[in-house]
Amino acid sequence: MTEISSIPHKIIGVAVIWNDQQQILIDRRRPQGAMGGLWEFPGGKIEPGETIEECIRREIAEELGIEIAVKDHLITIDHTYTHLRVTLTVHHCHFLAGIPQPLECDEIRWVSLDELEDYAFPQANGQIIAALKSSA
Ligand SMILES: Nc1nc2c([nH]c(=O)n2[C@H]2C[C@H](O)[C@@H](COP(=O)(O)OP(=O)(O)OP(=O)(O)O)O2)c(=O)[nH]1
Ligand SMILES: [Mg+2]
Repeated sequence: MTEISSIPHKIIGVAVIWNDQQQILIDRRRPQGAMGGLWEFPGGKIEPGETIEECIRREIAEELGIEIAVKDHLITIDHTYTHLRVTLTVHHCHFLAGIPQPLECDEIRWVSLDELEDYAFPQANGQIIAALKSSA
């Protein structure tokens, strides 16, 4: 028998934004809603007709008010939560200009690779952090 899954599937562009001090910009999701209060790498849903690179640049302008350069692909993760499947396409990015502001999140912070383990991330992020550490 073929099971047709009806859980929603979100295609997400995700940015690992580096500054010149080898720090990464992370944001804390708002307390209400899915995965509320957890930290994440900024990003969001791809729109029709967009490439992943365009999606990442747009989301970062909308969410943080900054300009970035989207660089190499790091990893793509397909993860199924209880009621949601996500495909996270993650790129290294470089901070270019502007002052990061928490426009759509609770808080933002520049952290080093070693400091990432002090923050609670969604389950799928374990693989992103492992990939970052092994490419460092
Ligand atoms: N941006 C981002 N999303 C992540 C990460 N890890 C992870 O599991 N996700 C999940 C959380 C969300 O379900 C989805 C991101 O989608 P989103 O930010 O556009 O959507 P959302 O749930 O905040 O809200 P909505 O726009 O659907 O209302 O991917 C991560 O590191 N960064
Ligand atoms: Mg988002």
